[in-house]
Amino acid sequence: NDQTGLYSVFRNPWHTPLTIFIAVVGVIAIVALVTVAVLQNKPLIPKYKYGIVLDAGSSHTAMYIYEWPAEKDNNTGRVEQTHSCKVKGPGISSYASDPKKAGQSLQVCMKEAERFVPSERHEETPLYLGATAGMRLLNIENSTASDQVFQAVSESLQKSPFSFQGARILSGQEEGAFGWVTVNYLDDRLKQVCTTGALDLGGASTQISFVSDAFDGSESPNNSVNFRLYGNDYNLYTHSFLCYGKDQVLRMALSGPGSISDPCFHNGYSESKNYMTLYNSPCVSKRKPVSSPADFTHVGKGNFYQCQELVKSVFDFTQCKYTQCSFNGVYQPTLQGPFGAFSAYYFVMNFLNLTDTSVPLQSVKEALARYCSTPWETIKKQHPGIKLKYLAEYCFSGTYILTLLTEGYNFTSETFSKIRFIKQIKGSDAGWTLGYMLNLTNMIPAEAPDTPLLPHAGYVSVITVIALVLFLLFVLSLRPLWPRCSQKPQIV
Ligand SMILES: O=c1[nH]cnc2c1ncn2[C@@H]1O[C@H](COP(=O)(O)OP(=O)(O)O)[C@@H](O)[C@H]1O
Ligand SMILES: [Ca+2]
Repeated sequence: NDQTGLYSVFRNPWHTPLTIFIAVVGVIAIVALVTVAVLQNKPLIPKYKYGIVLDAGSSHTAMYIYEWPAEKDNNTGRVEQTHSCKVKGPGISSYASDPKKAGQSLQVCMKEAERFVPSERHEETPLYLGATAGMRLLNIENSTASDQVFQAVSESLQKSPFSFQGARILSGQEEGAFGWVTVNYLDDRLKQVCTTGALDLGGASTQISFVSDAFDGSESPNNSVNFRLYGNDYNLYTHSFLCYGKDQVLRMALSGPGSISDPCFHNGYSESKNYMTLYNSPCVSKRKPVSSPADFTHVGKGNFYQCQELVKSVFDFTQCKYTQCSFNGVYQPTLQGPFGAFSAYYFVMNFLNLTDTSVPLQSVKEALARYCSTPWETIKKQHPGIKLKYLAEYCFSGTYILTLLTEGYNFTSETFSKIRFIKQIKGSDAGWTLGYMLNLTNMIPAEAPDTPLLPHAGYVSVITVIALVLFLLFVLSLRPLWPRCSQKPQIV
């Protein structure tokens, strides 16, 4: 007969076992919810995984360290560049006569990587070296020397605590395709249909890659790369022009007729140069005059329009056995979509302050013409901190870029405005290295990762609602929903 306590709970018809059940479930749900929320918010020590790629370019080597959240190792996490290191000295192909030095040159950056990647991650961190056009040319010229350089580089990298996965020459097709993957991965375009084309300008080669609806690969299979990424099929057009990096084109332009007084260099510029150095590349060796003096004086006469004519002379626009070509008889479908132009495209256009492509192409050309006609003494005074090697070549390089884009790839003033000159996207350098690593570590799934019906937060909110409804029911079950109109309020 106890009127209070457990008895009173059962006495009230609303206090049935059901309400007890609801109460218990409601409370458990809330406790669970609070626990999840607390655990979720607790700043867990971020566990990351890492990957390292060395970009052995013709002019220099650069090291990139990438990281991604370990718990999202099932290729749904965002891989980001967390560190980069520029190797001192020239590209590894320059060590052909002393290959050991190629390996030694990498040590400083590798030591930096050991400090950067947590030591407990070292042995599982994959390390790749990819070489591009500089080593392609050395391999053509002297494959023994090329092999010795790779031997020396591999021995050096094997000494590192990381998981060395090998050093190799990328094909031009790989270099172009992985540059495209990087740009679209960083720009989150791999889950969309509309992608961004990739334009990469190096010292010894240049690449163009883009998806074109008009291109199914049938006309020129060598220019076709098929990707299935996140459930989307991409039929990519890509081409790499060996010898059309800006340093090799400069050699070709200099080895042409009348190279002594050069319209691509500023008035007042005068440097004595050595023909041997100029001609020791497979890109120009066939242009070598039979009898040439050892040295010549390279004199500038700064004229953009004459420079453009000189640069055009390194392109062949006559032969094309396809429906349409870019240059040198290479098939190219009609340009499509926006483009990201990086590496030397960016370095040069950024220096010239010409990265704003909302400026009409004609105005860009006029600005460059003014720059090229500025006397060398003035240029040096205006840019005291710039390496003279680079400073002397910006007029040539800018003219080459505009000629390559408009005469070579057929960008018009309208499609030129769809180019963005970029160095990085969301803090990661644009270039082939990220795409290369993503591909080798299978971090871009062919199929779309099964996106949870609800994002994590969604689950939490669904539980919250259920818990609150249950709890509300319990609370309400303690009082009749609608007082029986006959029942006088009981004073308890
Ligand atoms: O700060 C800069 N200003 C101008 N050019 C630069 C700068 N940094 C790098 N470059 C140029 O960018 C190009 C990089 O080419 P890279 O070494 O990647 O050759 P590759 O891709 O043909 O193997 C070279 O021509 C190099 O001189
Ligand atoms: Ca490069």
